[in-house]
Formats: sequence, C-alpha cells, structure tokens
Amino acid sequence: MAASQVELTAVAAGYPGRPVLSGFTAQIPAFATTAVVGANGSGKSTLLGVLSGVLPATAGQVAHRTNARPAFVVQRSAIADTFPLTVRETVSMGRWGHRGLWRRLTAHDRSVVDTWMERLGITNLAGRQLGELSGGQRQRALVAQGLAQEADLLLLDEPTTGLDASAREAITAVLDEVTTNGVTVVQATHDLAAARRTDHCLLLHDGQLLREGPPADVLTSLDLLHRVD
Ligand SMILES: Nc1ncnc2c1ncn2[C@@H]1O[C@H](COP(=O)(O)OP(=O)(O)OP(=O)(O)O)[C@@H](O)[C@H]1O
Repeated sequence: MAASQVELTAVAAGYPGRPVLSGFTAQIPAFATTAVVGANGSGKSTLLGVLSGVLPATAGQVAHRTNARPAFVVQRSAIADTFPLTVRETVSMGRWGHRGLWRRLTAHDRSVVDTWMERLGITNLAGRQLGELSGGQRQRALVAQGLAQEADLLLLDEPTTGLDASAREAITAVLDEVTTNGVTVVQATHDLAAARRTDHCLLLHDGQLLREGPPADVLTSLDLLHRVD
C-alpha cells in the first residue's frame, strides 16, 4: 500500500450537540488526489475540518505523515461578497503562515504569489476586489491562496462545483500537477467528473465511511451516484 498522508482511526467529530463522524477509519494516500463524496450533510466538510486540524477529533486518532500545517481552501460561499480584499491580497494571505501577519512579504513570497496567480490565470485580476468577481474567478483566487501556502497537504471544499468548464479545467489541471510535485490533495466534491479523475475516493453516508478505494470501484452503481449529488 502507498504511504499515507493521514490515517484516521475510529475518529469521532462534530459540533456542540451535533455529533457527525463516528467510528471513522480511513486513509488519505500521500502524493495523490483523494475525492470525498456523499450527499448534503453526510460529513464531507466536517472530515476536511478534522484533516485540517480546525475541528478536533473527540475520539480516535488522526495521524499525519508530517508536522507541516495543511492548507485549507474553504467553500467560496463562506467568503462574504463584501470582504474588502483584492485578488493579490487574497493570494498573499497564503504566505502569512510563513511570514506572520505583520511582517512584510519577502521577494520570494511575492514571487510565489505571482506564480500561483499566473498558474490559475488571474494575473490580470490582481487589483480587483474579490467581491466584484464571478464565482469561477473567485474560486481561482482561493485555490491560488491555498497553493501559495506551499503545504504538503492541500484540502479543498468543493473547488469545482458550479463552475464553467474552463474554470473547472484550470483548477483540476493545477491540482493534478501539484500532486506530481509531492503535494497530497483532498477535495470534497459533488462534481462526479472531478471525483472520477482522482486516485482515491471516500464515499460518506451519515457520517460513516460507506466505501473507500479507486473512484472506478467506489462510484459504481447509479444507486451510489444518487447519494452524492
Ligand atoms: N457549525 C456547525 N454547527 C452545527 N452543526 C453543523 C455545523 N456544520 C455542519 N453541521 C451539521 O453537520 C452535518 C454534516 O455537515 P457537513 O457540512 O460536514 O456535510 P457535507 O457533507 O459537507 O454537506 P454539503 O454537501 O451540504 O456541503 C450536517 O447535519 C450539518 O447540518
């Protein structure tokens, strides 16, 4: 079996008065892409919260391959339209973990920010406010922010859902590329085409792991497909 980036053993997690995951045992393979699929409310975002460390496990173990802090790209609907930030500022926030909140970014930081804006095709939007952008443009900025963190584990909550083909393609291509450079990518998604392109798939149902394995095995019958969208 390939190396694991994260091993979850009998994990329980949730919110005050609302347990979500229970007895959750799964592996996230290292240097590969994993899709987390399942119906609304099945626990996908909760699982990403646990993997990111934002949400503590209330039982069980979460063992990471490294001590590096994961990068977490939240759902774009979680970002208020009125957030007063430009695209460049948004992507630059990805460097704060390296530099600290009040330190000036170095030339290297600025070059990392420029690289990811370029790779996501948003260089021409650098000075625009996030709130003025289309959903696809905003999502590219958020993914660029996640990549600018240069983490070895990149977690994304529905990065391609609801986007047009060109934004989906741009984001998927970059995610594929970074895994070949040693990054582990996990995305929660309702986009079955995106899930089919990943290396590994976790199918959740009511906070439980229903199936785990290659997408071709996990996303099989129509019955299962109805549970994910
Ligand atoms: N902050 C919160 N406080 C309390 N309950 C929450 C909170 N966030 C999510 N929940 C509940 O936890 C359960 C799992 O939610 P979660 O967001 O993990 O599901 P999901 O699979 O990501 O859903 P979706 O596909 O709609 O994004 C749901 O019943 C949800 O209502």
